[in-house]
Amino acid sequence: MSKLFPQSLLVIGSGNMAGAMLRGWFARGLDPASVTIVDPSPRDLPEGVRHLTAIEASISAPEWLLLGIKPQMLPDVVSQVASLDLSETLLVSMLAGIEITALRSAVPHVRAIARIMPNMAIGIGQSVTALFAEALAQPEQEQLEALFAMLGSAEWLTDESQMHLVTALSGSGPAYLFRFIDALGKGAQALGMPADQASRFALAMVRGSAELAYQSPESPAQLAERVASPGGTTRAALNVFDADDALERLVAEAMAAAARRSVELGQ
Ligand SMILES: NC(=O)c1ccc[n+]([C@@H]2O[C@H](COP(=O)([O-])OP(=O)(O)OC[C@H]3O[C@@H](n4cnc5c(N)ncnc54)[C@H](OP(=O)(O)O)[C@@H]3O)[C@@H](O)[C@H]2O)c1
Ligand code: PRO
Repeated sequence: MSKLFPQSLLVIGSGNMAGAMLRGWFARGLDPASVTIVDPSPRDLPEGVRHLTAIEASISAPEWLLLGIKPQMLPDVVSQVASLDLSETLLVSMLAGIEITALRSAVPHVRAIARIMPNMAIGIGQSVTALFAEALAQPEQEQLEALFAMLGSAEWLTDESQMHLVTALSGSGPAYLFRFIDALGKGAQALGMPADQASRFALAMVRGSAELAYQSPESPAQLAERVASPGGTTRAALNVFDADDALERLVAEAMAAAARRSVELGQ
């Protein structure tokens, strides 16, 4: 790979996700002077970044265009980027659901298009980011992978339709886990534990268990069996989750709803 960061990076929409990516890259050596951010209300701009509230003709041809707006904002942005010279630009889109064909018809004058699906843990350098691209030269594939591996880990998908699935799994997944932690705290409260203590125990337990599952050669399902002593407390709880496959069915239904919504966002 010849270089790490693009020479010039235009970011359109720098909210939670693009803002977190930029902070991670700045901390690892991206030159703020190479970055232009277009956003009416960007988060935490570092010194040296060029900030615009709207696209201007003065923006020179960027090597990369990172699209960090909500999918619903795409039609607004499309008309504004029409005037930019993007003939040598790689468009990197994090928009849920919007496929390459749709991006290509929205911004026909870009050189190439890649899609990414990170998650909120990108803010602490622990996102797993899915990557998919139209035919990209190998050095550019390696560059894209390296930039997202830097913020956690990155993995290529072989089929674009898997983006809907990965969005339902690891893109939306942090919210599922946050809800589960919240439910654990509320469950302990309902049994009589003080609210703040219940939240602390729930969060610390999830942190330790996630790290253990990550480090262990055993699968999460095997680890669950190891926690559950025969005739013990855990088995009593797991029996509730397992009755009619209640937990698995609920999670599968929730993920199917997310994947369906991803498809809808692309239509
Ligand atoms: N959040 C996640 O966990 C997550 C995970 C994976 C992928 N994604 C994808 O990432 C994208 C961004 O999500 P987010 O959570 O970072 O959203 P966000 O925090 O709302 O960021 C979007 C930013 O774009 C700005 N914006 C709105 N219209 C604009 C325009 N015409 N030109 C330039 N900027 C404009 C918004 O400004 P205002 O706030 O003033 O409107 C905001 O600062 C979405 O497409 C989503 O599908 C999100
Ligand atoms: N946040 C975005 C959404 O909820 C995409 C994955 C996580 O649509």
